[in-house]
Amino acid sequence: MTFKPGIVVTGASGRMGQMLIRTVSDSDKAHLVGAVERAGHSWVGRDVGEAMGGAPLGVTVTDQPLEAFAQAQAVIDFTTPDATLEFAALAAQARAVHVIGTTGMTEAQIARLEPAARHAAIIRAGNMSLGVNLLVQLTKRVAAALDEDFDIEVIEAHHRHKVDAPSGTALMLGEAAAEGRGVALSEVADRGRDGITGARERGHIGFSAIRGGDIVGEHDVLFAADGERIVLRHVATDRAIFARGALKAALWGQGQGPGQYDMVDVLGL
Ligand SMILES: NC(=O)C1=CN([C@@H]2O[C@H](COP(=O)(O)OP(=O)(O)OC[C@H]3O[C@@H](n4cnc5c(N)ncnc54)[C@H](OP(=O)(O)O)[C@@H]3O)[C@@H](O)[C@H]2O)C=CC1
Ligand SMILES: O=C(O)C1=N[C@H](C(=O)O)C[C@H](O)C1
Repeated sequence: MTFKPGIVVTGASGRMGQMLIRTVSDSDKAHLVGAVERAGHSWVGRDVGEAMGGAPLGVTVTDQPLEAFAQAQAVIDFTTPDATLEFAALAAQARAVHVIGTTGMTEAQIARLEPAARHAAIIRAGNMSLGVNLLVQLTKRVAAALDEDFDIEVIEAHHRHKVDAPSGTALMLGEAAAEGRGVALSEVADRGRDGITGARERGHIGFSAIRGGDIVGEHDVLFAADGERIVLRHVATDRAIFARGALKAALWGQGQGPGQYDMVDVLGL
């Protein structure tokens, strides 16, 4: 019989948490062994399937992450930067693969993942979908092929509940464009325009964020020159694409040693 890794989902009641619970429990390649929420959350102590309004799944929501992680081979975590840092230390202690979808982490917070990555595999990406990770590769290639006559703008749109901007995906796309151009994104990023901004600076990479309604996630990379424009676009219409990517990462991580990985590693792009 093939071994099926046990998976814990953190932030179980969240938009992605619920999608992940469904994806993992429907999978024939893994099984759900834990669901974590913060202390005091109304779901703690309840069966996670019932809390989601469906049939029982035989997994009780807990506010004790280390106890849950100790039973698991992988933790899938789409929560907040602070929670993710706490979970990284605990997943490393339990030697469980930590799949991180959380966005909005600062460079300093990302650096704090390094001690955990010495003990277990961490797979982190601002977007776990196949389509976006392919778009990242295309963006790098197009940016490398064009010179600074083409202004690069990353435009993203998300639902009204999103708390971070630019999105993790927009930053991945900006990094890819900068890499293609052979420049550091931190040197050329324009992350917010308001008022008398002055004319656009040649070579800069601009970011714009739209927030509204229930938009799952839309990203355009615009290359605009005099007389022509290229637009690379990804539109997500279902959060299942992120959950499927995260599960794929958790399974791929089973064969890996400690270290930090991303979806390009997982998908072999
Ligand atoms: N990489 C990718 O492919 C994708 C990444 N994301 C990212 O995933 C993250 C979550 O998104 P989304 O699901 O929409 O957000 P939600 O706010 O719906 O979900 C976050 C969940 O995490 C819980 N949480 C927060 N802190 C803790 C903690 N200390 N312990 C346990 N649970 C905790 C929250 O609980 P409470 O409500 O009590 O605060 C909430 O249930 C965001 O950063 C988003 O950008 C989203 C989609 C795809
Ligand atoms: O918060 C979201 O919803 C999403 N977040 C990720 C991001 O910040 O790019 C991925 C996806 O676009 C949905």
